[in-house]
Amino acid sequence: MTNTHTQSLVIQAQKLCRNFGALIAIDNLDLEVTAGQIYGFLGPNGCGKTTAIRMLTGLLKPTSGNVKVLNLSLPKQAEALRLNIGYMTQKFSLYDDLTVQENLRFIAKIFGLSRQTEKARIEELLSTYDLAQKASQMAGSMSGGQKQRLALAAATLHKPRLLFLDEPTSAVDPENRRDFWEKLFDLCEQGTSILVSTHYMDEAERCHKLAILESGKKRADGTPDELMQNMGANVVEVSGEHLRDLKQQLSNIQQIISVAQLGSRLRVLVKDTITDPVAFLAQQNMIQQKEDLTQVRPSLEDVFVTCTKGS
Ligand SMILES: Nc1ncnc2c1ncn2[C@@H]1O[C@H](COP(=O)(O)OP(=O)(O)OP(=O)(O)O)[C@@H](O)[C@H]1O
Repeated sequence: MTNTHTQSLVIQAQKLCRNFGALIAIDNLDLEVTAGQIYGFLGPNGCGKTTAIRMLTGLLKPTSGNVKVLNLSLPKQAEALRLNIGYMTQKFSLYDDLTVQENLRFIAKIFGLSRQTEKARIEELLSTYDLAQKASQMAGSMSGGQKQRLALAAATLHKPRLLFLDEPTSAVDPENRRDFWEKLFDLCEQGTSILVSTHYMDEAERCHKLAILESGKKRADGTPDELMQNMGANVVEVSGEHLRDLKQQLSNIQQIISVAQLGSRLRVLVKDTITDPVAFLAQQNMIQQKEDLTQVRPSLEDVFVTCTKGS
């Protein structure tokens, strides 16, 4: 590893483990997150995303392994790290019975901002996150999207260099999710590095890089394009009739990794040891016509299926 490479990393973890009794929540996680990027953790509920984030923020002690975040060794230097990171948890963690402005003032006090800085920064955030009209409204009475913007304002109030977001968009509609991601790219452009966890494939696809987690293990990592190119399978869509039967028959073929129905098509993942997957499928007895087959671009969902299949 070169020196410049190490210097540009905001997170470095080697063989990070966390057990809860007999349960291995995080199993030998190696991680490198580069400064100025949005890095995603993609995985289903319970795969260990929150546990990993809590260790990377210094809130939870690893069972074993090494972690450096912003060049600080954890958990030893967790207190020094606190002022340089922001953390937005899965659940709305601000005070429902304080107004938007009061919540932000409270956070400003925690981070020790001077009166003057506090006032200017809160005004700036109310404007950035479109909350100026809501400044005197109780946080508890706001919509999901507004609460989420307030939570992001609170997490970035002290201008952290690194932001951790744990499933930040689970409670909002697609339009608010899209707007939220625009804000993340604004922050990223201003120099903030971001680690975000999600179980939405479309969100993961927006990340510069991501790790796919399952049962506490990292199954793959890379840019979305790299993951799709290296997934070891090609994708063919099959249209036709009697798709439930066809799915069953195709699933029994050894070179086929998975078959899933999407409306009136089957999405078939064929191992890339087969050089021409369309010709391969066309030879199978159960396929009626070659015209029913189309090779399509893989998606992150396909990557997820291939790298978690059989585990
Ligand atoms: N404090 C704890 N004590 C015991 N088990 C825990 C604790 N925290 C997490 N776990 C277990 O560790 C595993 C990983 O949980 P974690 O919350 O990290 O997953 P996640 O990917 O964030 O899922 P979700 O999106 O549902 O929060 C789960 O099986 C969970 O039950």
